[in-house]
Amino acid sequence: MASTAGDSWDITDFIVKKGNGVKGLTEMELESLPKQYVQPPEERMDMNSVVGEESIPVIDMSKWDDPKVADSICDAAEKWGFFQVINHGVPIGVLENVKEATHRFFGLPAEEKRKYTKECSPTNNVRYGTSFSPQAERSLEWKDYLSLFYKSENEASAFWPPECKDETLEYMKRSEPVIRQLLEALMRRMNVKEIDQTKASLLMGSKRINLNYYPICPNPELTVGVGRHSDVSTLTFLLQDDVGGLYVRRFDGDGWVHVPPITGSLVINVGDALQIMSNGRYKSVEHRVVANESKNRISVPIFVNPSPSDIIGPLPEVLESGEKAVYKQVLYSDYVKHFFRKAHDGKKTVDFAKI
Ligand SMILES: COc1cc(/C=C/C(=O)SCCNC(=O)CCNC(=O)[C@H](O)C(C)(C)COP(=O)(O)OP(=O)(O)OC[C@H]2O[C@@H](n3cnc4c(N)ncnc43)[C@H](O)[C@@H]2OP(=O)(O)O)ccc1O
Ligand SMILES: O=C(O)CCC(=O)C(=O)O
Ligand SMILES: [Fe+2]
Repeated sequence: MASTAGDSWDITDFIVKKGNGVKGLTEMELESLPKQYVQPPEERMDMNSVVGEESIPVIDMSKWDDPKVADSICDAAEKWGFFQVINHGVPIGVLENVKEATHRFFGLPAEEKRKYTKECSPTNNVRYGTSFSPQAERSLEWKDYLSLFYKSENEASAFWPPECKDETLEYMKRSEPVIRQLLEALMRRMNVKEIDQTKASLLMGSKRINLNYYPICPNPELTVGVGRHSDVSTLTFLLQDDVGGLYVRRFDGDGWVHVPPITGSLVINVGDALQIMSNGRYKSVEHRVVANESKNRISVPIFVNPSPSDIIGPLPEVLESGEKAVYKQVLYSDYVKHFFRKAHDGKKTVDFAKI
C-alpha cells in the first residue's frame, strides 16, 4: 500500500525545494511509498515483459585493428541502439574513483547539496535535483542527481563540487579517446571519411556528466527510478555499479531486456542527436530504470552532445545517395529545452525534429 503520510506535510517542498531529495525521504525510514511516487499502472515495469534470454551486445575493444570490431559497433548501433564495451582503455581505477566520489557527494548533508539546486547554484552548469522534471511530472521518479555541464577546466575548478570534481574530470578526460574511436567507426559507415572541426562540434561539441543516485525503495514495483525515455545526446557513456536495474526496449519494440552489470564495462547508447544525423539509421532506443528494494544504486552517464548553438539534421553524406530526409534542421539547444520542459514520455521528443 502506498503511504498517505505525505498528506500532512508538503513532501514536494521537502524533497525538491529544500533539497533533501529522495535520499532525505528514505532517511525518515518510510515503511511504504509516498503517493507522489506512485506511477500509473501503464508506467510501472511489467516483469512479464522482460525477455530473459536476450541481452545487448558486449564488444571487446582490445582488437581494434580488426575491422570486425568496428562493424559490430555499427551493427549494434543500428539494431539495438545499445551495447557494452570492455577493454576500452579507461582504467578501472578511474571508474572506481568516480563511483566512490558519487557516494561521497550524495552522502553530504542536505544543506550542503542544497547549495547546488536550481535556486541556489552559482551557475546554470551545476545542478543538483531530484526526479527529472518535477514541475511537469504527474508522478515523481525515485532518483536524485547532480548534473555538470562541461564548459572548461577553469569553470569546473571554480564551480563543480569538491567532493567529485577531480574524479569526474579525470573520467571525462580518459574517456575522450574511446568517444573519438566509436564516433569515427560510426561515421565511416555513414560515408563520413573524416571528423573535421564542423563534424567534431556536431558530434561531440558539448558534454554533460550526471551522477545519479537511486536510494533503496520500499515499493519498487509501484514507481520508477527513471521513466521511459531516450537520451538527447549523440552518444551516452554510462558507468553503472553492480546493482542492476537498467532495461532497454527490445529492437523489435516487443519487451524489455536487462543490461547486466559487468565490472569495468561501459554501457554505450545512441541518443536522439545521432539518430537524427544518421537519418534514422542509428537508433536512439527507449530505456528505463527500475528502483531496488534492498540496495542503493548509482550510475554515471557522460552525455556527448552537439554544441548548444549547432543546427542538427541528417548529414549531407547520408543523403548523398538520394535518401529522403525524415528529420528537419533544428537548433540543438531548442531540442534540449523541449526535452527538459516535459516529463519523460518514451520516444516522443524526437517528433520535435520530424518532417
Ligand atoms: C536529469 O535527469 C535526466 C537527464 C537526462 C539527460 C539526457 C541527455 O541526453 S542530457 C544532454 C543534454 N544536452 C546538453 O546539455 C547540451 C546542450 N545544453 C543546452 O543546450 C543548454 O545547456 C540547456 C540544457 C538547454 C539549458 O539551457 P539554458 O538556456 O541555460 O536554459 P535553462 O532555462 O537553464 O533550462 C531550460 C530548461 O531545462 C531545465 N534544465 C536545464 N538543465 C537541466 C538539467 N541538467 N537537468 C534537468 N533539467 C534541466 C531547466 O530547469 C529549464 O526548465 P524550466 O522548466 O525550469 O524552464 C536523461 C534522463 C534523466 O533522468
Ligand atoms: O541509471 C541508469 O542506468 C540510466 C540512467 C539514464 O538513462 C539517464 O540518466 O539518462
Ligand atoms: Fe537515459
